[in-house]
Amino acid sequence: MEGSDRRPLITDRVTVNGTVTPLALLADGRLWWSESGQRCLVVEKDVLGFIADGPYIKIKTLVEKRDGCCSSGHLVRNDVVFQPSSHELHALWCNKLREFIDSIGRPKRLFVFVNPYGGKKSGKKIFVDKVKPLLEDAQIQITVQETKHQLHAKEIAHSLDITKYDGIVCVSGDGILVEVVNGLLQREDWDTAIKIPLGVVPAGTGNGIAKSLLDAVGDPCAVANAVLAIIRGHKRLLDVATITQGETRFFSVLMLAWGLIADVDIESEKYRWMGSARLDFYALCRFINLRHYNGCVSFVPAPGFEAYGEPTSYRGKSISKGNNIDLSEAESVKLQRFCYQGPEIDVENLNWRIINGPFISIWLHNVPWGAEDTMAAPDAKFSDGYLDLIVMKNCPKLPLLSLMSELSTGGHVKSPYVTYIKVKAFILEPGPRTKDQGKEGIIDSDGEVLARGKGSYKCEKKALMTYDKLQITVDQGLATVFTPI
Ligand SMILES: Nc1ncnc2c1ncn2[C@@H]1O[C@H](COP(=O)(O)OP(=O)(O)OP(=O)(O)O)[C@@H](O)[C@H]1O
Repeated sequence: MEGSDRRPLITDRVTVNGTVTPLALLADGRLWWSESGQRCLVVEKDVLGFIADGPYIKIKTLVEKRDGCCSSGHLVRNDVVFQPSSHELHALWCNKLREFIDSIGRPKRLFVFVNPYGGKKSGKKIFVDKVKPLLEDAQIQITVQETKHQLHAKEIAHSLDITKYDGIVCVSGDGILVEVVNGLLQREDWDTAIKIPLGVVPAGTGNGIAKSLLDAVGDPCAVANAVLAIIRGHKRLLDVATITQGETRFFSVLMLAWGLIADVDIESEKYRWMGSARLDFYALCRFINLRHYNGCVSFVPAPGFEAYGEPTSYRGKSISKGNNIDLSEAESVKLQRFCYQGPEIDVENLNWRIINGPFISIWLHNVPWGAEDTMAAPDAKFSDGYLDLIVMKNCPKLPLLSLMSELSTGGHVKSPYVTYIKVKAFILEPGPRTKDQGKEGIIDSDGEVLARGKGSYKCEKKALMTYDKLQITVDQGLATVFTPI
C-alpha cells in the first residue's frame, strides 16, 4: 500500500483468542494484529461494523472464504473478537472505530423492498437468511416493505419521504428497481428524488442490473456481494431512457426488445413450470418457426456510428397516444405538468438515420447484461448517455443458432448478421409479421410488456402503450446506484 497513511489512530496490547498481541488501527483504515502470523483487515472493504460486548469488541467482517491458499470468491461472515487492555481503551477503540466507519460515507438508513413473488418466489427467504443479517452487522437501520402486488413499489416510491433514507434497496429482479425509478420520476420533486441511491440484491429471474454492476468488477452475481456493495456505499450514475408515446411515458434502465427476444421473454411465460429452461426451450421453438416483422427503426447514432442506416428526417411527429392504463385523466394531466418529461433534447434537429425491416429482432440495451446468463450488449456503459442497439435482419438458420448460443458471452454482436451500434435517440415503428399480416408482435421493456399487437400472445390484456410508433431518448446518468467500486 504505497503512499497510504500509516499513522496509528490507536494502538493497544489486546487479547485475541487468549493471546496478547499488539493491535493498531492505522489512518488508512487497516487493522493490524498478530494471531498465528500477521493479520490485517481493511475496514472499508472487509468490516461491516462492530459491537461492544462486555469487555470485548466484536468486529463483524465479510471476507472471502479461502480454499487452502486460494480465495474461493465466496464471501462469509466472521467475527474477530478482541479485549482491549483497559476500560478506557475499550471506550477509545469504540470511538475510533465509529469515527472511521462514519467517515467513509456509508448509508445509515435504508428503505428495503422485498418482492416475495419474483424469481423462484424466494425473495423473502433471501432477505431473512442473507440480507438482513448483513445489514444488522453493519448497524444500518432498515424499513422493510414487502411488495403486495404489481406496481406496489412504484406507488410507494411515488410518495415515500425520501429525506428519511440514505438509499432504497430492492431484493428482487429488475422489475422492482424499474418500478422504483418510475415512481421517483413521476413525483413533483423528481429531480431530487431520483438522486437517492438505489441498490439491487439479486432475487429474481432476470437480475440484469445486479449482474452488470457486480460483473463490472469481476464479482459473482451473489446476494452477499450485492449487499456488501450497498453497505460500503460506493455509488455510480446510471443512464435512464424515456420511452414516449403521446402523453404516456415509461422510464427504462435495462432494455427494450421487439421481435425474437421479446417473443421469447414474454411468450415463454406459458412454460414457467420448466424453470429457467423455459427460455432455451421456447427460443428453440421460435427458431424452428422463425418470425420476421415488418417495420422500421430510426436512430441518432453516437459518434463513430454515423455510417449505419440511411439518412432520414425526424419521424416522431405522429407518435400516437399511449393507453395510460394506470392513470386517470386528471392524474395524467397533473403528471404531464409536474413529473419528469424526459431529457431536454432537440430531437427534430438531430442527425437521424433509418433501417427498414423486415427484422428478426431489435434490442436496445442500457447495461451489458440482460439477465445473469445473457450478455446482451458487451460494450454498454452505465452512464455514457447512449443505448446499445442490436439489430438482426435476415439470418440463415445455422448462423442464427450459433449466435443464439453465444448470448452468454456477448459473442453474438460479432456476427455478420448483427448490426451493433450506439445510439442517442431511437424511434421504433413496429409492424406485423411478414408471413401473417394479421398478427403483430410484443414490445417488451425491462421484462414487462409495454405494448401488445393484434393477434399477439395475450393480446386481450391491456398494456401501457399501443403497438405503434414510440420514441426513446436517454438522460445521461440520471439515476444513482450502489456499486461495488
Ligand atoms: N406480491 C406480489 N404478487 C404478484 N406480483 C408482484 C408482487 N410483488 C411484486 N410483483 C411483481 O412481480 C414482477 C416481477 O418482479 P421482479 O423483477 O422482482 O422478479 P423477476 O422474477 O425477475 O421478474 P419476472 O417475473 O419478470 O421474471 C414485477 O412486475 C412486480 O410488480
